[in-house]
Amino acid sequence: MLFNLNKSTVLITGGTGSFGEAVTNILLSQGVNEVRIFSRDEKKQDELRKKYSNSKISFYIGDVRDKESINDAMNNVDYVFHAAALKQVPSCEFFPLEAMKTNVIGTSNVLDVAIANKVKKVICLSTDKAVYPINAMGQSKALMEKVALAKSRTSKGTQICITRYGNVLASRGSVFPVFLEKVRGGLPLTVTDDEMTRFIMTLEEAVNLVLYAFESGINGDTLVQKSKSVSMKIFIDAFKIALNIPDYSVEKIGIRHGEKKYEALLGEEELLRAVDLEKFYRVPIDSRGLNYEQYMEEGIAGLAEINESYNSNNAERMDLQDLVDLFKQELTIT
Ligand SMILES: O=c1ccn([C@@H]2O[C@H](COP(=O)(O)OP(=O)(O)O[C@H]3O[C@H](CO)[C@@H](O)[C@H](O)[C@H]3O)[C@@H](O)[C@H]2O)c(=O)[nH]1
Repeated sequence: MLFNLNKSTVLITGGTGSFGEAVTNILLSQGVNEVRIFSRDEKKQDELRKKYSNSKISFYIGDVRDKESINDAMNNVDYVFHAAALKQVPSCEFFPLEAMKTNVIGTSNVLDVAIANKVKKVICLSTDKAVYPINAMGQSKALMEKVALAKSRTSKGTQICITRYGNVLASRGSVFPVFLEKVRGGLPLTVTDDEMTRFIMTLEEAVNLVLYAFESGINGDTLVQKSKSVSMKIFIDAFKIALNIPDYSVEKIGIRHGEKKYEALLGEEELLRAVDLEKFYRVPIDSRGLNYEQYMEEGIAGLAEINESYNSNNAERMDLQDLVDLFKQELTIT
């Protein structure tokens, strides 16, 4: 393996989130020397410090918007998993500039500092909402991807890869934990739109994608895990079955600010260039320079062949029973 976690020092930005915790566990099991958790929230850091009580984990308070704070944490780091982001769709819609500062400028800062510190590889976490983005969260993540790709063109010593995934079931503030809270509080479930579809994945799958990118991604790659999708109608049916609450009431609340009816993991233009790796898609960087005259004759082959994106509307759907099983499994973890 080209990149080896054994005895390495790894920095996780936004490391106190559910992803950070899951990846920390894997890193520790792979024999890393040190995991550095970088985040803004001292309360969450304190909780994690007590929970782990492990001398291999160190905590850095800082903000990706502030280069100096990243610099303090980046010294002698081998690898970076960049998960820090503003990621809630409605709140980014009300504060788009904040999304820009954290997701775009913050990523640029993390990459600049990583390159200056000769970090070997950085994996930047993105989302399906960055594809044909209509909300500020997705738009800022789309620009984040562009920043990462642009820097990968010149960052010879530091490899930069992007991973993109759909909705992670256990993610804080997302619909599954929100529904559990509603049931605990005796409140009706709230559904935006029965026909809305999303790619659903477990935290384990999200972590596996990032580790795959770490092991196999080439500089400038965007890696996407193939996932099945579900409609909200099936989601709610499965939720009621899993919790054994068949007659629980459901209220319609309508589509929220900035929401799309369905999400795309790969745009049409990307799907044309994507390499099918069975479980994953790999979209290599377009390595042509700005001097297009050099490339005119070749052009890009096959541009007219595919006219659909890889989206949650045309993707394979998850069976009701599979979803029920997944929810039951999730309930044992939550
Ligand atoms: O009370 C609710 C809340 C949500 N939904 C629906 O459930 C689906 C999932 O919603 P949610 O869990 O809030 O996720 P998204 O808004 O799709 O965005 C999430 O998924 C992204 C990846 O696509 C992450 O990057 C974001 O951080 C995360 O908020 C959507 O169709 C919502 O319309 C409801 O029907 N009722």
